[in-house]
Amino acid sequence: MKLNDPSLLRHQCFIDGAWCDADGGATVEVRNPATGQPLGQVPHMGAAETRRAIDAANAAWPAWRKKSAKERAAILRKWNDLILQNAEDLAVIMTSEQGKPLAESRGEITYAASFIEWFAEEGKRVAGDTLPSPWPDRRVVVTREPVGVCAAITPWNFPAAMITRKVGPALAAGCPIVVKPAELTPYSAFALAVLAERAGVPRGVFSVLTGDAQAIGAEMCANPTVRKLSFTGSTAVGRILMQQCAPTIKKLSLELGGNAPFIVFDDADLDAAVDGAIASKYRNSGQTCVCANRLYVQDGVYDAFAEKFVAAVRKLQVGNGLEANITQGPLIEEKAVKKVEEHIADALAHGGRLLTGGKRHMLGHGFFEPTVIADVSTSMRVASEETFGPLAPLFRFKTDEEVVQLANATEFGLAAYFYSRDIGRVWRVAEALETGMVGVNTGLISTEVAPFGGVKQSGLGREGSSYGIEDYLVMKYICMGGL
Ligand SMILES: NC(=O)c1ccc[n+]([C@@H]2O[C@H](COP(=O)([O-])OP(=O)(O)OC[C@H]3O[C@@H](n4cnc5c(N)ncnc54)[C@H](O)[C@@H]3O)[C@@H](O)[C@H]2O)c1
Ligand SMILES: O=C[C@H](O)CS(=O)(=O)O
Repeated sequence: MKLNDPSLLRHQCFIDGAWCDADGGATVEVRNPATGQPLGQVPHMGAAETRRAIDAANAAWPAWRKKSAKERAAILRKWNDLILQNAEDLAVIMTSEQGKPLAESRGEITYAASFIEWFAEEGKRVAGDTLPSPWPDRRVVVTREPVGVCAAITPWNFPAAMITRKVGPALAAGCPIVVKPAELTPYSAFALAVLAERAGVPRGVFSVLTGDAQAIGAEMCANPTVRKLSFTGSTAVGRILMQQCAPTIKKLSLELGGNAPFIVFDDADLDAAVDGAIASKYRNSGQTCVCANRLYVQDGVYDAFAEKFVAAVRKLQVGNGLEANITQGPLIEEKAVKKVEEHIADALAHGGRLLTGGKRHMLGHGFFEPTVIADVSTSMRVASEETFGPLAPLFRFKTDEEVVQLANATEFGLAAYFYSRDIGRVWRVAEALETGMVGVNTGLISTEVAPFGGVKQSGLGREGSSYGIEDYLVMKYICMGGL
């Protein structure tokens, strides 16, 4: 891996301001999903190291919360600046371990930094209230305080942004935080820790440890010192963590699975809808929680949209994300490829019609042909399961009522998209969709300024926006008497 600053590539965890190995020396290998080549070994830690990180966070908390929001913001601003100054190295590290094209990695680094910048400012705007007292001799005051020691568990698909979307508000609110990144993509997390240390984040305030996910997670959930857990990942794991947190009543943020409907109405700008569908479906080779997972196209434009969409899909360039002009990197691992194959086989077995792609790419490893299947029905697995890969199933529908019912027929409720130029239809459909986020005439909705999150079994809480810091604060009512 060619870096301008090779010191950004660390093979150790960061606990209490020190770079360290696992207690017993155990390690796990990290590979480049595009080549299968090993990138290095990282520590395989467990509960004991997690306890140390939590204790260090607790020890660091008083001094961190005592700093003014402005002092914390200055350190966060420095961290943001260092991330942007080292963006190219961070992007190379990300593409090497996750596989996404370099252009997408650069975009993610900018996106990741934006949460640090945003919450540096949000922290300075955390205010309380004085409320009209019902008593002449007492005053009613409400203050907002940091919730305490936080823990975070993050996924492999956005190895930097899913971390800063948690660490940014935590630190801005005055909370220390211990992060466990995905075992498949640890290097981006370690590099963020290198830059946080350089920015002046005090020891113990931000720790990063890799290893036995179940053991680390169980310690984070059971340890009473941890007052809040923030998780981004699958709904299945979210359920486990929610159950494990119950005995200690932790504050929970859950950013979970999705199954986004993408609806094209007959009054849509079809070229714009194709552009939006490509952006939403094939970003990160379909490995994002807000990817279009089900494409519903109204009868009158179905064939025209399918033709335009397939032509655009065929222009996607599959290859190693470190090479120029690549727009589709590999899937993260073999089981991800197998899931796409299973969804394709199931759809074709139930009457689906393959329009393009359909099999592993000739490049091997995790590479897969961008695929489109027509004549898809609700009897197929793609109708109810998150594919998390470059497969676009095209469903046909007739009426607005029908497609809203189909779109909502899932336990998920993260993102939804639709294209229409009828203002009445736009408002009726946007309000009827059971999701936390709706893209109207756009396939890209993610930004630090908006509340990101889902309803139903796509999660709890919101990340980003001025709402995102709420999850790291608690409210205190002070009744000021004796006046
Ligand atoms: N809503 C969002 O913002 C969002 C963002 C990205 C990914 N996701 C979802 O995440 C899933 C894909 O990511 P993934 O495969 O990494 O998810 P995953 O749930 O398998 O893993 C996520 C993280 O949880 C850890 N983990 C796994 N089992 C655990 C356990 N028993 N205890 C503690 N930690 C455990 C993993 O090591 C990883 O760090 C998809 O469902 C996707 O929709 C959601
Ligand atoms: O996987 C979903 C993440 O939240 C990525 S993004 O926020 O949509 O870019």
